[in-house]
Amino acid sequence: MTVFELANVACRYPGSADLALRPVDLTIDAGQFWALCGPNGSGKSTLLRCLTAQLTPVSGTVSFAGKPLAEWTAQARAQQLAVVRQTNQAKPALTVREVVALGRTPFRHFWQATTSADREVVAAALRQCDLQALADRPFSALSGGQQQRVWLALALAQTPSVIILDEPTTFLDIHYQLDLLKRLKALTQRRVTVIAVLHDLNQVLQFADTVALLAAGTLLATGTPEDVLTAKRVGQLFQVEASRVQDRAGQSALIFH
Ligand SMILES: Nc1ncnc2c1ncn2[C@@H]1O[C@H](COP(=O)(O)OP(=O)(O)OP(=O)(O)O)[C@@H](O)[C@H]1O
Repeated sequence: MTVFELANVACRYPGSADLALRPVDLTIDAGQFWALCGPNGSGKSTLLRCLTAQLTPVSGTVSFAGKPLAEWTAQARAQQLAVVRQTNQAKPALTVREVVALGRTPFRHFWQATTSADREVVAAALRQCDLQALADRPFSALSGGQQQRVWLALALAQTPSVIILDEPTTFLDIHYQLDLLKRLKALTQRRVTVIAVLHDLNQVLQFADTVALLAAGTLLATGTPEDVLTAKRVGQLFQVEASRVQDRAGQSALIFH
């Protein structure tokens, strides 16, 4: 099943003469782990903003689950699509549990009380992100990495079919980076589609099913990380020397010089 279909999608920011994203055609199928990669300023976040309806393309159409994204109401969209942004902010007075419970908002009217089913979903999301011990702490008293896990838990509480993340490993130590990537990979086994901007190309090689490589607003290549992230292409694109090695289990990795 196709989740996103982009046809000739181009984006420009208000007041800017240049396209931040040149015309892109892209099909994203359900249950895939997509990584968006490329140098700083290459258009990764811009592409994500098109997928989350934060930015309206100047040309082309973005279809989500078979319907133009523009025809989805914000509530219907939020029932299917969870977004973890770099710049999320919560009201300082909220506890971790209350922040995560915001993930249930798309499923009820504002006057309706939370149900026991809602509370169970929130508890499961807290558990999945290893946050039970912090659940009743004020959100503002958490470290950057802990806050990042709260945003993931909020997204999981939306029980989404698609989860979109902009640099989700920022602020996380290596333990929680791998933990997060493994969790995202596990979600794809349950047919959840994961689309994430990732800078660590070795993590992309290890976890992503498909990578979209961008450069200066142009989609350079899409395909498996093995095929797309060759030492030559990566070296040229990021202007570094790179070589590719394999460990004993056959896992590819890039080494930078
Ligand atoms: N709000 C904005 N207004 C105007 N131009 C913007 C805006 N946001 C991004 N741009 C421009 O659009 C282009 C693509 O930026 P984008 O944020 O998508 O890159 P990115 O690949 O996500 O970069 P990074 O890895 O640094 O986060 C850049 O040239 C950037 O300067």
